Amino acid sequence: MSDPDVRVLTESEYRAASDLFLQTLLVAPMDDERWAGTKDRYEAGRVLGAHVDGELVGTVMSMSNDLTVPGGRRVPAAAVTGVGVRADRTRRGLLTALMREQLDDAAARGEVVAMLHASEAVIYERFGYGPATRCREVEIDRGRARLRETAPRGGRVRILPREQAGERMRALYQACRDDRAGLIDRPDAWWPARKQHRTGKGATVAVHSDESGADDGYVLYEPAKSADSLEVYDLVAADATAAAELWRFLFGVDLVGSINGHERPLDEPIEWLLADSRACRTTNVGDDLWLRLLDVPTALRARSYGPGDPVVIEVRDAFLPANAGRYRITAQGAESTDAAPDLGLDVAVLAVVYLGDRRVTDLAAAGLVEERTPASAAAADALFVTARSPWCGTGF
Ligand SMILES: CC(=O)SCCNC(=O)CCNC(=O)[C@H](O)C(C)(C)COP(=O)(O)OP(=O)(O)OC[C@H]1O[C@@H](n2cnc3c(N)ncnc32)[C@H](O)[C@@H]1OP(=O)(O)O
Repeated sequence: MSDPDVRVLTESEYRAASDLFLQTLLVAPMDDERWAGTKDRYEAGRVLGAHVDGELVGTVMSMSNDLTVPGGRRVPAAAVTGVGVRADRTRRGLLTALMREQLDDAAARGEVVAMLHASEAVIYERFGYGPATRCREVEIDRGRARLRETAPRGGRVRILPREQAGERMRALYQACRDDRAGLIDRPDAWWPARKQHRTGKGATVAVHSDESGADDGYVLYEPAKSADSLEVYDLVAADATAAAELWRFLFGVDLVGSINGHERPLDEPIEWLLADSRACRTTNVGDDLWLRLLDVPTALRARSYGPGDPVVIEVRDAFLPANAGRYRITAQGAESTDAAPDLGLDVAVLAVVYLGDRRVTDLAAAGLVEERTPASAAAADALFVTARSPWCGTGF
């Protein structure tokens, strides 16, 4: 095979890149209507193609976004998607060439992290990505779903006319945007591209308003095609009362046997709202957002830390060696240092603890963090772990 020619694609090539990506996922190309709702996500300069003998055989793209980190700050982020190499050209280094180009470009744009949702867990660690948030799928048996007396109560829920739903969801998502680490922006082009959010297609949107009448949460759901279940694709709430009332509303929808919640945060207390906690079953827990820290010092400085003894971490980065370094982490923040490290880890492992999803001690127990000073992994836990589970819940 001759050397791949990796270059930025022009607008006239975006649809071919989309067709190629879908082909690699074993999915049919988009029809014109779906493409019309999707094409605005493509940003000039951010769609790459790998050509061999003049043929497009590999592609990746990214979109400008940002990520909420612990403490509530946002950092600029490259949202990576559309990754695919044609099946007759895989395992020849094409993705590696595309990733190198893409990560260098994102770093040059000043993006502090790159992020993606992975089709397989084995692809991205070599490029410095680690799974940084998780989410769960839940199935609630509606016949048994009675809320406890203690479940928060207040305000009311109303179903929106379809033509109002899109705008209301956008405003409410925006208002809840920094609620927890792991949340990202949903730009204008995101909404029509997302199948479930095309509200003309059978989805229902219900909004909760508080006692003063101000809207503070919504749920988007649709009936499953072949069963008596409701599929909940999006539930966003500004506080615990709005969330509890939206679930209460769902449990009250007639003719429904079960309610399936998709991509929900791990710490959402559905079981604790219910008199019969086993009416809610977790059917899957999976990785959600994968992160690649492109600018480790800026990323470490951007987040807040819990109270705890300081630690010095040494970060290795084989794919972007300039990103390696030693950092002293304290309850007050992070700074570069020459001091001897207490802990050593790869940049992909740092991504796993960066938003607070996993404990450093667990990763040390698995051999992924070297503890050079006794008890330093536990000290790092106190600094890195966050009160709420980080969660993204936004596909892209
Ligand atoms: C964010 C998203 O868009 S997720 C969607 C990702 N796309 C898909 O899953 C579509 C189907 N798969 C594909 O298109 C391709 O297999 C890709 C894009 C995952 C990988 O492309 P390739 O060009 O084969 O990757 P490349 O040759 O650069 O691989 C680099 C290394 O990763 C390994 N690798 C890459 N993909 C995989 C995989 N799916 N499983 C196991 N190992 C893999 C290769 O073996 C290679 O290892 P080596 O360096 O030890 O030899």
